[in-house]
Amino acid sequence: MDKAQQDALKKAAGIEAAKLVTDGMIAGLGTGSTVRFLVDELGRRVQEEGLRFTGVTTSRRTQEQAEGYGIKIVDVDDVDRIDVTIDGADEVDKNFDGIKGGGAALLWEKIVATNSDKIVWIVDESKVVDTIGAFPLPVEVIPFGAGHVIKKFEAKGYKPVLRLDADGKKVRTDENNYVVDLHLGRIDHPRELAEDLIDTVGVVEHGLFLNMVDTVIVGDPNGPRVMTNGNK
Ligand SMILES: O=C(CO)[C@H](O)[C@H](O)COP(=O)(O)O
Repeated sequence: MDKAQQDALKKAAGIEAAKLVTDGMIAGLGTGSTVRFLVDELGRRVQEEGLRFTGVTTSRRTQEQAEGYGIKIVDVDDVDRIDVTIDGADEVDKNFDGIKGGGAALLWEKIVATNSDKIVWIVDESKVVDTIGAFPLPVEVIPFGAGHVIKKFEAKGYKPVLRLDADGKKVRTDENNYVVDLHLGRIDHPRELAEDLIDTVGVVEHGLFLNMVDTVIVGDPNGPRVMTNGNK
């Protein structure tokens, strides 16, 4: 699949998911190229159809885009509960275990997700996999002592790589932390791995989102298809 085809599938999934946002809702807005299409569509509805909803964003990038359309954005602590959060994902398997954080927003994404009544992911079909882990697993790490955390990951065979931007500078998250990507190839025991990562001092959060998502909208050449998680 070339990039144009993949973008078309992402866009179709984003437009489909935008239908879930209705007047008066509090909606969590994720981060990434698929979510950009979602926010474009929500912005269009705000401007052309008078849709009124309140957004809680998972990154400053999404906040800027949404506010550019006149969408009202509030802080996550200004709401009791989020009705629905729509976000992208890097991989998802048939057990609804997934990897997120390709866009370095995993911490805010997980905070917003865990305070949402419903979680929806929008992906193109290439993200639906048998076993997660081919996509390098993002881990958000505090800068102080990050070198030691990386050495511990190396000793465990996790193949960590500190994420750099196109200019070779260390990527910083919205919380000013680093991202370390673990090149695991496949993750057969995601729950054990999640526990091990979160128990490592210096790790703030990891990109394993295990059985958290309720619905996945998959951009498919035959039209968006919905995967519903019956085990939550
Ligand atoms: O987790 C994320 C950001 O931290 C993104 O949702 C994920 O990386 C998917 O991004 P894209 O829609 O650009 O493929």
